[in-house]
Amino acid sequence: MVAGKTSTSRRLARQCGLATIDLDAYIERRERRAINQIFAEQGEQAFRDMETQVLDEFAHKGPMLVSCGGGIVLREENREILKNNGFVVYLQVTAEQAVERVGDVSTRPLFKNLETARQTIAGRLPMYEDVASVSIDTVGKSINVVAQEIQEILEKEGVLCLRQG
Ligand SMILES: Nc1ncnc2c1ncn2[C@@H]1O[C@H](COP(=O)(O)OP(=O)(O)OP(=O)(O)O)[C@@H](O)[C@H]1O
Ligand SMILES: O=C(O)C1=C[C@@H](O)[C@@H](O)[C@H](O)C1
Ligand SMILES: [Mg+2]
Repeated sequence: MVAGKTSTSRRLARQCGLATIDLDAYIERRERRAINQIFAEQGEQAFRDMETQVLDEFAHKGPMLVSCGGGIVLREENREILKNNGFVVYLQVTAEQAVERVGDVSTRPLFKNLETARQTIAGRLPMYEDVASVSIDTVGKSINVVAQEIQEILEKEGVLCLRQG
């Protein structure tokens, strides 16, 4: 959470002219409700079902940049979709940096405080590492710097080809 998936994807899509979708934003638009409202009205599992469904939908839509919610790795089914269909960029953040960045926590129902952020990161780490094609440390780096770093990796790995000749 708050590693910069949404903002960095937006920046990267703009600078590379890529199609992009943010799964959280897509679910909110489709449901006409905010994520915290979905959690409050139907619970986390209902949100997770929607998340799996939209991940699967966009995994098969052709090349695009997909920014996921932070909890996408929790389900094995999602991890398999990610590994089988995507080049996965894991944006790393520390709990301390996440607390500094987070701002309004009401939009992130699972974000509580420094201690829970530490526990969440530690608990999810093996799952992030399982799906990651590449990991990028975002601490102390601006959104633009992280986006540039990702672009260079995608080009080097042959995932993205922008230059002619
Ligand atoms: N590299 C960065 N440096 C400074 N601030 C950042 C950076 N990346 C993101 N932010 C800020 O942190 C906040 C959260 O970013 P963002 O919504 O992109 O995170 P996220 O990973 O998509 O979170 P979530 O898991 O909740 O979807 C925003 O206010 C954003 O401007
Ligand atoms: O890390 C998480 O579990 C979440 C992150 C957000 O992107 C949202 O998908 C939601 O708030 C859950
Ligand atoms: Mg996001």
